[in-house]
Amino acid sequence: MVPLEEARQILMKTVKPLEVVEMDLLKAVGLVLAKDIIAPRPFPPFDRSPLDGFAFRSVDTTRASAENPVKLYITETIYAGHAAKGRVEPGTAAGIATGAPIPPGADCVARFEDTRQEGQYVIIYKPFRQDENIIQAGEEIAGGELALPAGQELNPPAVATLAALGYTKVPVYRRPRVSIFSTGDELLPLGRPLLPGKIYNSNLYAIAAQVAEAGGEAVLQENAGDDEELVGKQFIKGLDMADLVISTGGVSVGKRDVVKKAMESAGAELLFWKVACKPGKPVTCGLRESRLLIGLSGNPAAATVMFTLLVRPLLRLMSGQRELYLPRVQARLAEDLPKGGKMRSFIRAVVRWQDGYVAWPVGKKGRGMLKSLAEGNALIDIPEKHGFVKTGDSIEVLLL
Ligand SMILES: Nc1nc2c(c(=O)[nH]1)N[C@H]1C(S)=C(S)[C@@H](COP(=O)(O)OP(=O)(O)OC[C@H]3O[C@@H](n4cnc5c(N)ncnc54)[C@H](O)[C@@H]3O)O[C@H]1N2
Ligand code: MOO
Repeated sequence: MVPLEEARQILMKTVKPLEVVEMDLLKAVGLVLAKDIIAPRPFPPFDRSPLDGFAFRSVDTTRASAENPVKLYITETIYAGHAAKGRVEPGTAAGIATGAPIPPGADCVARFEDTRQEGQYVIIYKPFRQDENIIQAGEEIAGGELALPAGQELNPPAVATLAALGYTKVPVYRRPRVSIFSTGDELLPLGRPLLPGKIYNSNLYAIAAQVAEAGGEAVLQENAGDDEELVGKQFIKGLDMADLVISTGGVSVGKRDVVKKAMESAGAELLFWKVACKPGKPVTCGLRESRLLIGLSGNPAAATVMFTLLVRPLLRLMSGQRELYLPRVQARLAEDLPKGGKMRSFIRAVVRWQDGYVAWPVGKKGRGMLKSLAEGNALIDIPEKHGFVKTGDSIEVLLL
């Protein structure tokens, strides 16, 4: 049995960011840039107006005041997406829309509300500075400047930045592929009628959903039952299709808990069996041809929590993410926890802000309360050898 942090270290040493692929911009959402993006052109590409108003020469307004306004002749109106027809000459102005290019000759813009129009003339009541109300070409990103650094996650604004610069494909670390199979004779695939003593294979879906949420791509394999040989075969087959393989169930001490033996007979080196925390303690990890086999518990809550603690950081590292672990904050406990205990434990909770973070434990009555897992947005981390933990106690939580 190894402490959680040691288990993580053992696993993290075996993986690294995956290959770089060129991917369509929208398919790359959530993935991580593998190279610096240097702007091939400035953004915005031309000087433009941030307002609806008039563009003119600032020198024409040097003496303008409320008492002695300046009258400029309006030659044209420039709309966004269209170039000016002519130059703004002394004594003239061009109507201009937000986003339209500044016409040659003009060096400032007045907004409509600060002017008055009299027929073909616009009246200006104050002096304007050179460059007043003008967005310069390259004001956001200069040509040749670092637009986005390698390591940047492609969140929506990053996608927008790349689109603004004209990129249709981007270099990203590819998604980790994760093969998943369950063990256990009691499991039925969805779509079959439920039989006595059987349950549907919900862990397969829970883990596939967690893989997707962590930026990976899940490959579903068939249930291996409680058959050691079949479990071993599924591990080997899984490695043919994926970067790592996850099984669920069969890791405890029962006669039919065959995962550990199956990993070994499939030729894997056993890295550890059991991590010193609950739920999910009996998790079993092996390495075969430099790739990981991870046997999560069958207990749905245990599998989900151990995925979050052990597998999610691996997938993030493989995807090139820099932030690998969940944020950890201090919170006040809103209710007594039912029992003390020796082992470090993670308890699903709802955390809200009420003059500081407050944590309400959910599903504390049982280990496998699936429904309560769906409610929570955090995990309370109760250290080992803790006694009773009471309302108001300061505790650490991981924000999911
Ligand atoms: N004598 C002992 N028994 C157990 C111990 C122990 O130390 N001594 N540890 C307990 C703990 S803690 C856990 S956690 C579980 C781990 O068991 P397994 O990983 O071997 O899980 P299974 O026995 O296969 O299943 C547990 C439970 O979950 C249901 N299950 C299994 N797979 C799925 C699935 N794909 N989808 C939905 N539900 C699933 C299964 O039917 C069982 O009810 O061992 C304790 N026992
Ligand atoms: O380790 Mo088991 O996961 O407590 O339910």
